Amino acid sequence: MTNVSEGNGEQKAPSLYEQVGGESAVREIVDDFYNRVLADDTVNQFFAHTDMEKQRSHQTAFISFALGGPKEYTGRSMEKAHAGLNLQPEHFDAIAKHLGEAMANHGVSSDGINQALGKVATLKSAVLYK
Ligand code: HEM
Repeated sequence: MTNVSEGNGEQKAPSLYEQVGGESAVREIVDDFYNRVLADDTVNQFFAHTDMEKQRSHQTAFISFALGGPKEYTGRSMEKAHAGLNLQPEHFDAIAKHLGEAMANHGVSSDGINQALGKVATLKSAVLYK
């Protein structure tokens, strides 16, 4: 198993994705996150040559992974997707901050935000310094 979503073998408490309000809520969080990332000079230069469609797919993959949503990402590995960017911890932290703020802005609880940021942190070593 190499995909980034978790198995869902048994019935359990609603996922963060469901708690947040499902697809339409996630779309709004993605839009908000996207605007924050592109307005931030710490990180927006990385996306300067990325087309809009890829940027959206990046933001959506990021949020879906963080929330444990149903969309499985089937693209390049995290290492390959970020190869040549030489991302540093400050870039990662900026992206995580925007995610937290976009979620807070859409009424996600601080527990929910911590859960999402914890999940994102598990990919840190896969994306940094590549
Ligand atoms: C948990 C952390 C992250 C996840 C899950 C993630 C996810 C992804 C995915 C799925 C892609 C491929 C998108 C595609 O090819 O359509 C990608 C590419 C990319 N990511 Fe991330 N990313 C993370 C962190 C970051 C950070 C911290 C930055 C920089 C600030 C960043 C910048 C980029 C850039 C510039 C691309 C290349 C887009 C292109 O091909 O032009 N990512 N990321």
